Amino acid sequence: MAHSQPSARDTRPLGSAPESSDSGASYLLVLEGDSTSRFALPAEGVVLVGRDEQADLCLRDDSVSRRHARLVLTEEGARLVDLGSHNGTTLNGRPVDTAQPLLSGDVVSFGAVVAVVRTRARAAPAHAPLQAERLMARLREEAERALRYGRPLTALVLALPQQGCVGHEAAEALLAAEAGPAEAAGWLDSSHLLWMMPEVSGEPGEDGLGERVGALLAACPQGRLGIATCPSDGCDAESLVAAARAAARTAVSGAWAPAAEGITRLTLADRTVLVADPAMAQLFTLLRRLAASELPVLVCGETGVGKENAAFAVHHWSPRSDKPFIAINCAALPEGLVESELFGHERGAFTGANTTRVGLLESAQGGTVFLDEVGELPPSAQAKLLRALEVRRITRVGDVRERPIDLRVVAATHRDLEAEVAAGRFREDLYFRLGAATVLLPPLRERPREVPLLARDFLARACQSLGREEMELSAGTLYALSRHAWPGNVRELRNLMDYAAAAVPENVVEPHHLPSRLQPRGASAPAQDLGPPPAVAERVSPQKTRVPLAQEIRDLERRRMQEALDEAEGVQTRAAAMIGMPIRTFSFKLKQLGLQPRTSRKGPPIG
Ligand SMILES: Nc1ncnc2c1ncn2[C@@H]1O[C@H](COP(=O)(O)OP(=O)(O)OP(=O)(O)O)[C@@H](O)[C@H]1O
Repeated sequence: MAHSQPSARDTRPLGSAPESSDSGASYLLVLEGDSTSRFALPAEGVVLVGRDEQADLCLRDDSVSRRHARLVLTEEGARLVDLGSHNGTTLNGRPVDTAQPLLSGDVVSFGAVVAVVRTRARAAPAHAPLQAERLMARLREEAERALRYGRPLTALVLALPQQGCVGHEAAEALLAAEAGPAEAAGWLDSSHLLWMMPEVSGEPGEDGLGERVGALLAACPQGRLGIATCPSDGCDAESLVAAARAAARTAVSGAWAPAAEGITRLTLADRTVLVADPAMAQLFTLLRRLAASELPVLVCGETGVGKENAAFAVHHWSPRSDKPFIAINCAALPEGLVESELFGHERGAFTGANTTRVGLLESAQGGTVFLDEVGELPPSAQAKLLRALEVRRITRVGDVRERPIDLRVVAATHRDLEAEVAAGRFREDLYFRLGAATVLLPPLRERPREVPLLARDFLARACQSLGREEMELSAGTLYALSRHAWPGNVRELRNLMDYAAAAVPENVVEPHHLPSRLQPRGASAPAQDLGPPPAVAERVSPQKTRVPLAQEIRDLERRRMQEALDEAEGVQTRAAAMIGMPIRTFSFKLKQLGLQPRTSRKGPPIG
């Protein structure tokens, strides 16, 4: 078989240097046993998965057959085929009997080994594309259009219990009769149907949407329906489909659920962790399993990606949760005092040691110690730490007695520790000791589904702590957030939302409120990217004399909508009719722009 050159498995932090330039590449996040790794997928070719030494993705787990499955990658997309494996291959929990198309966010199991697919967006294929790929290409175009012109867009995903069950034909017949000319629908795989609806904002009770949802569920009574809207649930086709599919999974049979239902909110003591990305969901499942054991865990990922939260999750779910969780930033330990900070010291051990002090490791007695940035530990401290972990005893600086310690260690690093070992900067034996289980956290730019969710959540929390009214993110702002690379990851997003809550006087955060590094540039910016009104724009960048056309149009649209709303005394249907805008679009934009009637009319809510 002619294989293209598939890449070797990689246990370095996802998206970390030196691959950051390659962050748009496709890969599988593989969860095998107690660790995770990344397998880069070739753009085209065949990838054999199995226990066989010759397999391209060589797995060790006994549940995997020697030749278990095959991935076929072409310019049309990726397909998954089971090769008659003993324990089977599943795609999103369903057995793979025939070749199945793979989409970003799909969860595949080869026996007991789980892999989450991340594929980059492809250009629309030229000839005879697979239906799923063709649909995704359409959805990409629609999402781009929706963002550019501030139009609503809704994606429905219907999940049927199994291939060939009652409902397939009924769903197709209904679509043939009901789908409008601007809409598109089809099967993503054997049991997931996508129906994309431009100009539909997904509001409950919205004209036309409710009846269609009802008709679809009546045609497929065992189906589960998930609904996602652009931009609030995602700014790209992959995120929208992932959101709608996750929502469908949470719906009960014969009912629908909004995308918000597909989000998991983990409460870990006083921390709240939001999880929506399928890879993150799998990683937290792995962390929960690891928590029950005593294995040391090494969490790898870029700065601000959520490594401490992952470490805390291990502690919180472990039998040690009622004992201390001590987080130590190894990079911040004062030079020369690293050992006394970690292991403690006796009075008089060195100049300035006026009292005996218990070290950080000892103070975590019975609990978990989180060694953040463990790659920064100096060699002498590495040696002493290794010994302490092996003999489960520590010796304070200036003392000869050994004291027993009972600890679980979770370490974290943004470095490629394997490379640090190769360069002689990190002890190999300590690396093996700490990395019994290695968990790679993907950077935020590789989990776009989580960006709007986290942004809204952080903004709500920031507003609450400032005691101010809830704020919204405009469609243009969500789009700008979705285009940013987030080098500072979740922390950068959180800081940005704290800043917005503190600094933006209006209740809607618009793109011009964002720092310049996030300002959408060029023609690809959507119409919502109003930017500042000219006066403000001049203040911010005096050299800027021209306003992008899209911005002017949007200014005009906002003005006209406001005037109509005022004139119609807040009655949306009248205001929309006055300026010849479909009511659905009018009310969608109203919300996105945060417009309110400026009349003194008192009475029931507008519309
Ligand atoms: N999924 C999430 N849900 C909610 N908050 C999150 C999530 N992930 C990260 N955060 C928040 O983002 C911030 C950064 O996360 P954290 O400190 O865990 O990152 P880190 O990878 O340990 O960073 P560093 O490398 O700088 O040590 C924290 O305020 C954390 O609570």
